[in-house]
Amino acid sequence: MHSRTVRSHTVTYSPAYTIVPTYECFNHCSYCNFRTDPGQSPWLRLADARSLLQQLRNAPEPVIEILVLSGEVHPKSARRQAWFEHIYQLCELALEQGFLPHTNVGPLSYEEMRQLKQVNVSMGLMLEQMAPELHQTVHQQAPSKSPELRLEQLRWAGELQIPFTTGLLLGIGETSDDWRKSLQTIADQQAKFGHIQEVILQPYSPGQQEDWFGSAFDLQQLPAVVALARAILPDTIVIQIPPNLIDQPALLVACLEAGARDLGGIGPHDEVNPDYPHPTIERLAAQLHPQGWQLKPRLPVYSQYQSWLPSQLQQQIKLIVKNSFQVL
Ligand SMILES: O=c1nc2n(C[C@H](O)[C@H](O)[C@H](O)CO)c3cc(O)ccc3cc-2c(=O)[nH]1
Ligand SMILES: C[C@H]1O[C@@H](n2cnc3c(N)ncnc32)[C@H](O)[C@@H]1O
Ligand code: MET
Ligand code: SF4
Repeated sequence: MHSRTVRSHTVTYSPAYTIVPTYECFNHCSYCNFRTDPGQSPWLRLADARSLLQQLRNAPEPVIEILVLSGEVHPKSARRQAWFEHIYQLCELALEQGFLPHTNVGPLSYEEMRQLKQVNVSMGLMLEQMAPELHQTVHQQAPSKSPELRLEQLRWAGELQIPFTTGLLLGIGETSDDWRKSLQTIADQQAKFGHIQEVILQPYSPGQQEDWFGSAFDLQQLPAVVALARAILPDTIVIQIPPNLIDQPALLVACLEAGARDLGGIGPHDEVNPDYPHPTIERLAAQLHPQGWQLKPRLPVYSQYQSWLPSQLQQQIKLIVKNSFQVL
């Protein structure tokens, strides 16, 4: 019988659902399609979150990760404590309902980060870009996007042994030299703490809600950026790319060939880029399989970090893996 070697590589994704404590944000990133002005977005009520999560337990597509993604209340605001407690309670609720929370709500104080570690299996914050010039442009009204502040967050997460996701936002006015510097900064943190499980390469994609309407990142360049990241970052870091923002299957495959191995959280709705719905898992698998790529679900915490987590969270993970044997 004629036989040939069939190449088969694995690319992972996290079956995820995003909940948004609030869209209100004191920053104005000009590319943002998410924010509303402070006081203009009612906070997600705990009772509503509970019924939402209960429904998710019976969703046709099984969900494991709850991505808690929020607009920000100023650290000095009188409402900061209530905002933080609200986020903490939403994470507790997600755990209670049998999910694994991953929180990305902007920069936190050391103490806030320490507390959230108790109710998250991993956390995230995009570095965006280390280029200070962006303070005069897209981040002019976004104090939270200070590169030093974000770098300090990576350091604190390392000190606290929190499995962490970070990444670069591409196409917001930076140069290719800035990509190198930002990637090298992440590599340096990894050498110190070893806590960065993945780096997202996120192409800026214009949407209907933003002030800016900049031109989209040129996706043809993405495979080269992935290759650059693969060359600079250590092998312990997985490179993540968002399939809903990479609309051409051939480009998605080119990014995988260049070294990307994860497609991030895939769920019904992308809260950050609502104009770019996620493809279904079936469709993605159908696109990737003929090219030699196997799509595989993963947890929001990679196995080598599980011993860093509080023991209750480790128990919860065991339970979930047992109950979702048909998924994982
Ligand atoms: O697991 C994470 N996924 C992050 N993702 C990916 C996310 O899991 C999915 O792409 C969807 O947004 C989920 O609905 C981001 C996606 C973006 O468009 C912008 C930023 C992020 C940030 C994170 C993050 O901190 N952690
Ligand atoms: C939560 C993360 O979403 C990313 N983000 C915010 N707005 C956009 C956009 N229009 N396109 C792509 N990514 C965006 C930023 O990197 C932020 O940190
Ligand atoms: N506000 C946070 C940040 O920019 C997370 C959500 S952005 C839509 O880091
Ligand atoms: S990207 Fe995040 S920090 Fe910037 S305005 Fe939007 S919600 Fe706020």
